[in-house]
Parts: sequence; structure tokens; C-alpha cells
Amino acid sequence: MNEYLVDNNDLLEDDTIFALSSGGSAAQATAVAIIRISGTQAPAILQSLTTPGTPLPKPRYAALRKLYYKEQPLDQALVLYFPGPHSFTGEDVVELHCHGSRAVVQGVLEAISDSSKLARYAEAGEFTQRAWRNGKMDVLQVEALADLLTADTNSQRLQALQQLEGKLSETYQSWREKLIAGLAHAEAVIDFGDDERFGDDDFENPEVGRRLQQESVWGGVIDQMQSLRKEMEVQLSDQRRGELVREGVRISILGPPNAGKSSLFNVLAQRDAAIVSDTPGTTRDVLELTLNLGGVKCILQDTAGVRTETDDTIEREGMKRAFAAASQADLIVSMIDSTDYQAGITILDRVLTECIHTVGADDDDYDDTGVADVSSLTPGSVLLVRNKYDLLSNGSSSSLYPATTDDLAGIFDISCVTQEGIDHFLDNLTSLVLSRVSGAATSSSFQSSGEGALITRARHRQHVTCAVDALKRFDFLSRQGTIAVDMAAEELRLAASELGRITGAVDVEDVLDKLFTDFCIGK
Ligand SMILES: Nc1nc2c(ncn2[C@@H]2O[C@H](COP(=O)(O)OP(=O)(O)OP(=O)(O)O)[C@@H](O)[C@H]2O)c(=O)[nH]1
Ligand SMILES: [K+]
Ligand SMILES: [Mg+2]
Repeated sequence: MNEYLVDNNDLLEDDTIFALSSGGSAAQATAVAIIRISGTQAPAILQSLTTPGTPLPKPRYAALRKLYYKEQPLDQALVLYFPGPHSFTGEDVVELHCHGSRAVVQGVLEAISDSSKLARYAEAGEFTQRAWRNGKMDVLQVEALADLLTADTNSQRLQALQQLEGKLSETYQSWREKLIAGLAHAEAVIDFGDDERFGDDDFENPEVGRRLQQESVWGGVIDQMQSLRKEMEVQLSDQRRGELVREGVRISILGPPNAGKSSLFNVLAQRDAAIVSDTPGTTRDVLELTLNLGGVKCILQDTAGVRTETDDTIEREGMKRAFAAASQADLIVSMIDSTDYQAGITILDRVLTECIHTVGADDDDYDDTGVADVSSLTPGSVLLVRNKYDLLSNGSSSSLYPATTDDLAGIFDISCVTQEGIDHFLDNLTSLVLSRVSGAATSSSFQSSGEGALITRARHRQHVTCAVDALKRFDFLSRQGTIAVDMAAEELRLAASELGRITGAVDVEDVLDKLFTDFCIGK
């Protein structure tokens, strides 16, 4: 395809662009290939491919057309014409649904690029970029489209569709409008000294009337901004459900050496993804694989075995990585060898306490107990798995539980060798994953999509957090009486601009540049 690409410096926003939009490449045969052309020259290009005098298809209706290049037939294709602005990009768009063989696709692409020199091959995401530029979608919807195009699971698809529909955009827009209204009131209060618009005549003493009026307007603004802030805080306290759906729920397998962590990893992967051996300390790096549990994307991690002491520097590094992974996990599968229960519990107890209540990722020394810090782990995010159940005589395992038992989401006896207990464990793990994202766009809530204003990216969270911070400062300043109104108003302006950045109402070129490069060519 590179032959169609032109020098980046020559790219113009009003060029007519074209691309193979149906995925794959011109070198791969498919049943049908869709070639898309967007820009002012699109209808002319279509006409140059058909015999002279052939009319353009009726807008938005499919028509069968014979395509020619240099008087040789290229293909018999289904052709669609979407005159702008009623098209995906907002420009004139032509779609050619051709037979997907290499000869046809390459022939048609060559004909488009060569015959008239009217168009150039599109850059990655350029069609979407035009849609955004022409006001067909906002940044949130561009992000949703990117998510939809890369969705692996049901929940990711539903969430992306919901955001594409504009649910999230509506929420942020309405919040921003409220802030701007508040700002307008604040400015009226600021101007009030020289402004007679509040009808002082209604009051016997104009000065008293003025002050009363001013206070009541201001009081109303303060109340509205406070309830707006509460709405935002509710959205922020969503346990990151939307982000979990989008990014995947991180599940770390943690435990002492030889507990069978890699064996479980392989059972869940349904292949030999990790090395299993009877040598303790086999796994050193953190291994990851993606699982679909109940329609939710999960990232499963196998980690190095943790123990209290080791002289091996590589093993120490492995343990450090295991800790870092576990501290960032959303769920932990803590595993012990049932035949070595007591030793396992002692280690796990300590490890879990550290992972749940502290983050050890920055510690050079595993033995250092870090200061309590943020961790994505919450009580109920640890499943205790007692492995090698097959080796226990009469299946009785110890009833001793770790001291952190309050934090446990369940205790499971399994065998990675006989696969006993695996299904039961997996069912429970799946339920736990689902409960983590409940309220996000799962199929049921999508139907009754009343709310659905979930944050789906860290970028959104950051801006909403900044807006809330500005509203907190507003609250403080506004309580100082009308004396600090102008400073308070500035905070409203700041909060509005933070929200504007989410939808792209306020400058977001850098966000978009990054986003469009993630798109495939043809989208
Ligand atoms: N009998 C029995 N053996 C098991 C079971 N699960 C794992 N093993 C064995 O236990 C040994 C250790 O297994 P691994 O999966 O390598 O253990 P690990 O926890 O990943 O070990 P490190 O990576 O060294 O921390 C291997 O010899 C496995 O075959 C089980 O359920 N039953
Ligand atoms: K091992
Ligand atoms: Mg291992």
C-alpha cells in the first residue's frame, strides 16, 4: 500500500482521500473489500471509473456498477454515494464494495490513485479526523470509536457503543453548561456595582436592595455549584468500573515458590504458556495473558514465588516484580501448596498484608514494609487457592486461615494436575470480576441505559478531578462573602475548561494526534 502514500508534508486537509477500509491489506484476498473515498473529488472519481454518461447512484442507495480502468473492466461492484454533509466524514463520500481478490483491490486502488490524480491514500484515522473536524463527532466519540474498533469482549463493545451514542458527552456538556451559567451569574455579581440591571427601584433603599439582590443571586450560584460538585464526586467514586471494562481487570497469581502458580496460569491459558518445574524459583518475570471471563476482559499475571529470604539477586528482582504487579492488581489469586500449608500461610499472610495495605513497588528491599499508600486492591479482592489437593490423604486440608481472612473473597481447594475444583474456582473468579464491573455497560444495564455516564479513561478522570478541585476552591472562596467573587469566578472558569477538554470543546489537538495514530488506515 505504501506506493500510494505521499510525503507527510504534502498532506492537505482538503485533499480527497481514499483507502481500503475493510481491513487486511491489498495483498490479502477477502470475499468483499470496501474502498472508501472522501472529499470533493469523490463523485468525479467514481464517474471516471464508470463508462461515460453513467449517472451517480441515488444518494445512500446501493447501485451495481461496472468499473473500468484504461478501458479494461476492473470489477462489478456495489457502489454507494453519500453526498456531504450526510456522510461519516461530513464530506462527499463514495464507497465501492468490490470483490476482495488481490487483483481487483489493487486494480481499483491503482485506478483511483492514477486515473485522475485527484486523490491520495489516507493516513491512519484520517477519515475519523475529518468526521471530528466537521463536527460529526466529539473527542469522546472518537475515543469510543477507537475502543469499538479494538473491542475484544462483549462488555468492551457495549461500553464503547454507549459512549459512541453520546451518553458521556451529554453528561459533560450539561455539567459544563451549568458551570458557564454559574460563571455568568458570578460575573453579573462582579459587575453589579456599576450595573443597574437588578431593578433597585423595587426597594425603598437602593443600597439595601442592591445588597440583598446580590446576596440571593450569589447564594443560588453557590448552592448550584455545590450540587454539581456532588454529581461529579459520585461519578469519580465509581470504583473505576468503566476503566476496568476498557483496560481489563488485572488478576495476579501470588504465592510462595512451587505452590503451582505457573501450573494454574497454564490451566487457565489452556496451553503451556509458563515454565512449570519442581525447582522453586522457576518463574522470574511477570507473565501476562488475556482472558475473557463472563464477557469481561481480564489480564492474568503469573509471578515469581515469594519467600522471606533469598540470596539469589535474580530471584529478589523477581519478587520485587511480583510485588509491584500484585500492588497494581484489581484481584489477587493467592496460592499455597496444601501439603505445605503452614509455611505457605505464614508467607501469604505477610505478603497480602503488604499488598493490600501498602504498595511495595518502590521499595528496593522486599523486607521493607512500605508506608500505607494508594493501592487498587480493596478488601474482598483476594481469593485463597489451596493447590495440590490431589496429594492430600482423604482430602482434608487444614482449617487454618490467614489472619487477613477478612479480606478474602473465598477459599478454594484445587488441583492443577487432576483439574479438580478448577471449574468451581473459575465460576467464583468470574462472579468476582463481574461484580467489579457491575454498573458498567453490561448487556442488561445497556438496555436500561439510564445512567451510563461512566468514566472510561484515566484522561477523563483527571479532568473531572481537576474540575472538582476547582469547585472545592470555589466553595471556600465563595464563603468569604462577595469580596472574593472574582477569584471564585476564576475557579468556575477553570472547572468549565477542564470539562471542555474532555469532549474537545476546549483545545485537545495533542489528545487527538495521539488517538488518530492508533486508528487503522481506512477508518
Ligand atoms: N501433585 C500436584 N503437583 C502439582 C500441582 N500443581 C503443580 N504441581 C507441581 O508443583 C511443581 C511446581 O509447580 P509450578 O507451577 O512451577 O509452581 P510455581 O508456583 O509456579 O513455582 P515458582 O515459579 O518456582 O514460584 C511442579 O512440579 C508441578 O508439576 C497439583 O495440583 N498437584
Ligand atoms: K517451580
Ligand atoms: Mg512459576
